[in-house]
Amino acid sequence: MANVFEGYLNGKDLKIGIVVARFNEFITNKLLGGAIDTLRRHETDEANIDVAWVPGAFEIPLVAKKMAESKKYDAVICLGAVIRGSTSHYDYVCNEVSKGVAQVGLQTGVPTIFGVVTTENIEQAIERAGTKAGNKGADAAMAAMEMASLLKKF
Ligand SMILES: Nc1c(NC[C@H](O)[C@H](O)[C@H](O)CO)[nH]c(=O)[nH]c1=O
Ligand SMILES: CC(=O)[C@@H](O)COP(=O)(O)O
Repeated sequence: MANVFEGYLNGKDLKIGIVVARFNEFITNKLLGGAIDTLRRHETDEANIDVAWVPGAFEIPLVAKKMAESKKYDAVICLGAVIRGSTSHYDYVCNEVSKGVAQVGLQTGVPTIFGVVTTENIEQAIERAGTKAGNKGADAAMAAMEMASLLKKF
């Protein structure tokens, strides 16, 4: 019988940091609400959730790194909404925020969850912020709880 390790979907005793971008706030506020609601409904004490607002998704990795390096958090959740415009700026922002968030987790060992929606249009973003495609903020919160508890086992 193999030794199987898996995390739990429970936030009791977890301290969570959330970095959320203000750009496309109409969307990111819904992602934040989904994340906090999910954490709360899985026994996370809201007093153990810290939220940092940044201007846009490009700024997320820096603040996520500061949170992770503080060693105050069992996981850091990164929330944003990058919606394609009429130039290539979308590609640069998406590339840097995704690479940056991944690097924070690998460099610090703190689960750093990518909850940034990257969409072709506003409709797709709305679908992923609490309507027909669910709430990516809620999904990120679930991943944060699972990863935080899993890493405690190693
Ligand atoms: N177009 C979007 C941005 N752009 C702003 C950048 O994220 C950054 O804040 C700026 O370049 C200054 O460094 N940000 C988003 O979060 N979503 C977008 O759709
Ligand atoms: C993702 C973006 O940076 C984008 O919203 C900016 O729009 P544009 O490419 O039209 O300047």
